[in-house]
Amino acid sequence: MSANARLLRWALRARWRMAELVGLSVAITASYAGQGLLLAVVVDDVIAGAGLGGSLPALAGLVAVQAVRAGAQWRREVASAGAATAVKEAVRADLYAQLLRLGPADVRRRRTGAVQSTLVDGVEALDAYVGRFIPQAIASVVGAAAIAGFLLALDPVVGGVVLACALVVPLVPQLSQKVLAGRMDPWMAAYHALYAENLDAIQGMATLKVFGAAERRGRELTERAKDFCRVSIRLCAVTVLYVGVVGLAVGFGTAFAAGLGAVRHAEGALPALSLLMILLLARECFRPLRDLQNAFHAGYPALSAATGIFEILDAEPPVREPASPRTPSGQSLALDFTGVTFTYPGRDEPAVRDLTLRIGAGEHVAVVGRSGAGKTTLIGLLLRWFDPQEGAVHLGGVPVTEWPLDALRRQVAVVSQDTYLFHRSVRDNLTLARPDAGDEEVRRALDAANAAAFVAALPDGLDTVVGERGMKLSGGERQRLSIARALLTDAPVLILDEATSSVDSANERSIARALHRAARGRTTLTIAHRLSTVRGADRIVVLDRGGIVESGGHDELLARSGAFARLVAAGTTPEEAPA
Ligand SMILES: Nc1ncnc2c1ncn2[C@@H]1O[C@H](COP(=O)(O)OP(=O)(O)OP(=O)(O)O)[C@@H](O)[C@H]1O
Repeated sequence: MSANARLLRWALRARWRMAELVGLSVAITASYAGQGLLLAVVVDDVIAGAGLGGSLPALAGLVAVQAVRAGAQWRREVASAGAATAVKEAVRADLYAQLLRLGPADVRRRRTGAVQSTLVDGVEALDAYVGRFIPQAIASVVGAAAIAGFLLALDPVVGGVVLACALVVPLVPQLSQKVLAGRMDPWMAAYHALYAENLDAIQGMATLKVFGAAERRGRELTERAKDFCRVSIRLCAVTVLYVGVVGLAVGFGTAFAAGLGAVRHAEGALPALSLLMILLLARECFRPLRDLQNAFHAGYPALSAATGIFEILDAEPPVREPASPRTPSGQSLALDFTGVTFTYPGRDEPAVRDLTLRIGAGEHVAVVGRSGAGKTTLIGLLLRWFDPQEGAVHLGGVPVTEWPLDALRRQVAVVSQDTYLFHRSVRDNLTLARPDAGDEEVRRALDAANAAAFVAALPDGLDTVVGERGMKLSGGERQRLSIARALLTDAPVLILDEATSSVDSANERSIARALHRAARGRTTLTIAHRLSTVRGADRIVVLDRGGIVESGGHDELLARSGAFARLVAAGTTPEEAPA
């Protein structure tokens, strides 16, 4: 389906508002035609010597037409904003729902700035297309056809000329759309790139400053901006050409109709009133087409912006809801990876290969291994951010592909190394997964995560807003809040992905104790670099290049002098080595 057709379908979501808008646009066009006709009558009366007195009804009609048009124009602005807002809201809701379906694995593939500019500016670009172009296109075709038909009835020769010229104008958007497409897409791509690069630079400003790269990056951004300017000027050149062609058709059509009408009048083939009507109406016949040209220009960026929107909406989610969902009957949830192999898109080597691992219900297993061994990928497979190419993951004896996605993810509390806190209060961040949790429960979770004291010292306690991504807190404080958030959920499965990486060793010990308590009775998977954090686990599994190379108890593995012992020996700080 073409972009125009899809945009039209979106517009139909606000069909009543669009119908009102089309009606108002037609009324405005009709008011101009009515004005032309009434003026012709008044001028004809004056020329015929009837004086203004004889034209009073026509003059009154002229005043009424002005009043009706003013009212319709005011109402059209309101209706246009209403229709465009309704459509934009619906498209944004679709985009947001689709981004949720695509999940973090897909969204990370895209540049945040590009997604953001699609969600904000891309959707905003629909405004002029929906609110102006679509209703104007309908009103222009109806208005121009009606006036041309009237002129044809007055005089077939003049009417034929006006009709021929009028037909050129709607054809021009079709042709120019083809020409513009080649320039608009690079313009949109350059715009997204500029947006994403600027966002990247702002987010990474501290890093750029620290490494003395801020000025260099600034120069690169200036170059990007210049590229964008060049693409914009190329686009503008085509646009101006288009405006010129339309202007030529309109000017030529009006002048030719007037000239031909005068000749026909001189020949006695056309009465004076008809000539006056032709003179005034030929212009009015082109007015809606000129309005269409302006509306097309204002709305055209939507076609390109829609490409970015369609690209997200049409993307195939990496995982789908099961056709016949199933959940286990019991409460205890064992976690099984069976012969699992997973390769990230675009990668040759599997991140996880032929991995079989069972974590019994309530068991605590720690996975260790070098960086890039595939530890974090196990979490993505459990949460179904992506599915393995081979093998299966079961939770509670049911393949995760058969769990309803929401229910599956509700079973799992994750404390991860890249904790995300929202620009909201401490309380809102904590109760994200348990909106019904009372203050007492929140305080218990904070206590258990060793976070109660620092939260109490914040300016507004639990109501303190933590800043974007929790930037008003230290790394350790953010992590302790994320632990408290996980503790607050009653999820039977706990994932601790480097849960204590940002806390100092004094806090680490008390948090490790809290986590140990939290893990009790829950099926727990700890992903650890700091080997000191795995001592509380029932079992340790060593991963290398996506496969398990060793598994056993802490002391047993040390005594074996294998992969785990080598990792321990490579430990960088004394406290990381086991006592
Ligand atoms: N989104 C991704 N796209 C492509 N490859 C990825 C992606 N995420 C991870 N990888 C690759 O998959 C492999 C396993 O990554 P994973 O994050 O699971 O390792 P890890 O053991 O958790 O590492 P670390 O301890 O450093 O976090 C690595 O080679 C990594 O480069």
